[in-house]
Amino acid sequence: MIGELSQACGRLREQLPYLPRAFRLVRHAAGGLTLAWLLVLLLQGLLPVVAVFLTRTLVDGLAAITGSGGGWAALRPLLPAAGAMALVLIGMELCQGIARWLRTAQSELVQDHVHELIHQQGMRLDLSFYDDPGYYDQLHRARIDALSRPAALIENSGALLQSLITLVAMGGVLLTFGPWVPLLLLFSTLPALLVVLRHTIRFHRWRLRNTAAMRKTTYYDLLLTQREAAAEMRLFALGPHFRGLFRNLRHRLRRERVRLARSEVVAQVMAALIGLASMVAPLAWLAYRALNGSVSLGGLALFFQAFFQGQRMMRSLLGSAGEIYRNLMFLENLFEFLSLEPRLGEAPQPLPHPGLRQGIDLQDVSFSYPGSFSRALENFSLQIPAGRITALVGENGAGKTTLIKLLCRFYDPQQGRLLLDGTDIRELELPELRRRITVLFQEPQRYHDTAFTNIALGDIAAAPSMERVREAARAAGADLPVSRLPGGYEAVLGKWFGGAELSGGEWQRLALARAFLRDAELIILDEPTSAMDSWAEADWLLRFRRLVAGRTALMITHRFTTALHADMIHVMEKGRIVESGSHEELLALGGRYEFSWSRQMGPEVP
Ligand SMILES: Nc1ncnc2c1ncn2[C@@H]1O[C@H](COP(=O)(O)OP(=O)(O)OP(=O)(O)O)[C@@H](O)[C@H]1O
Repeated sequence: MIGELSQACGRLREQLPYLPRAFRLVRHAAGGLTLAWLLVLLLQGLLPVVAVFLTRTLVDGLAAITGSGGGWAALRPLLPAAGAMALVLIGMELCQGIARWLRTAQSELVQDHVHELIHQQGMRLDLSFYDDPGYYDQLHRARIDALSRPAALIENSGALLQSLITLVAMGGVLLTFGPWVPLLLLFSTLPALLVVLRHTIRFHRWRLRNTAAMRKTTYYDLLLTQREAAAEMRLFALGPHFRGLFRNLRHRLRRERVRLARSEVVAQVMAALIGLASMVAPLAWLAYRALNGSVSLGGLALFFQAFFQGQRMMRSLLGSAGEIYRNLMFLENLFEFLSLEPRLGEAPQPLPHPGLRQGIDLQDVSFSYPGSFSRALENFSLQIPAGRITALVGENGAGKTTLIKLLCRFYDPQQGRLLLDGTDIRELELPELRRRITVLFQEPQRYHDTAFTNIALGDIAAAPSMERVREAARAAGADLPVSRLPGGYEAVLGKWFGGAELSGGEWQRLALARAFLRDAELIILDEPTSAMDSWAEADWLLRFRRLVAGRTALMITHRFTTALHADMIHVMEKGRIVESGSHEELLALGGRYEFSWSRQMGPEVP
């Protein structure tokens, strides 16, 4: 027990710096409301003390007139105290209501503010964090805890303040009965303090240990309920399998949680019994004095109320202190998450870049993903000339998408350089670099919004007009499918908000239109035609050449019929370029390209 207590004190020392930070956070989110709420709490702390004194006046007054036959004249002197008591009781109720309302408004504001902080930080961190399961744990804990904890912390602090005010006042009242009475009050609640500290630490440790398991339950839950997984779940009859996994995990978590709660409740009851037992001695002593006539009935009532309220306040104060401790522990998760720093370094003095003139040069680039032992790219060199179409073809896992990620500077290579007209991209301002690039990703995002917005998001900063959006849609072959929708460009897409559904290829065309909308000098397309039928592909490729005229394009594809439209084709294998040339040159070479081309085209192709 002593060991646990000293450990709790150690943890408290570590966490105390978070307290002012949490207060600053709440002040920033809801300063005015918090102040008003604290004032109401102050009042709530003082009113019970006033009530105790009024009780003594009333009891003593009533005792004095007992047996006098009553009557209006006898009762009259008691009226002011009775009226004041009524006002105090009404005031207490009013304060409670107002405090509740203020607390709700404050907590909503704080939640929104914390959401904002988490979203900001999430977008600030680079893609490599998403390769780290520890990051997901941190994010999960921050999201779960952070929304309610800061507001709860303030509430606990307020409650603590309120209890403290009442307690000090009650302590003052009890002091008149002897200095040992407040001391007894203090010691009678010590067991409760130990219980609170011990269980807070145990619960927090349990949460840390089980974050990954809790995330897994969320994952199974999503598989069982989300549309994306719905078809496979049904076809492969996976429901019972994932329900079983969810149930087993929840069963273990529930069992452990309930066991923790049970031992906490047992310890709490024991602590409360000790508290109650400690009341017996002073009460017996006071009853004895009342019988002797050295204490009035009102005095007895005052003592009973003051001691009882004092003990209640002491317990509530300890409860609040325990909750503050608990909330601080969980807020540590939020502050840890918010203090993560992006791993991509920004140049202290980024260089200006007038525009892509010569091209992109990848020199001896080697890269492996965080936590991965194998290299996705190894001593990789490639030139992408400006104003031309370059194609990259290669088997699955050759490193093509990785190359896009490096070009967008989602990651930095461990070795080698990526040069834009001779300037290392690490020397350029990151947002500026990304503004120059537009990408159609292999698995583009489907936004559950209007068709117009789905395309306009490609250049949201420029607030594109309908004309620009239509033009991009036409270039991507998306105009026709969108026009056919009821509502056309204003039609909501996706099923989340009751919209129309598109086919995979139509969604992809929309994503392509989004990529085209951006007036970027480098266009990167990862499998642009994978969801198109061969007619659509031929038609689109014809227009593509016209569309990118003068701009630099990099096309990544498995389809040789797509690659053959490029000015230069590179064949990739295991993170390296193994062949380069035009379509005709590569066929003449009779190497990998020629072999794969013949297999893809079939025997009838010359
Ligand atoms: N986030 C990641 N973390 C660890 N390894 C990764 C990650 N993404 C890709 N890889 C690995 O890097 C290698 C190259 O992957 P990449 O996605 O670049 O291949 P690709 O050529 O685009 O393949 P495909 O044609 O199938 O899209 C693969 O072996 C893959 O397993």
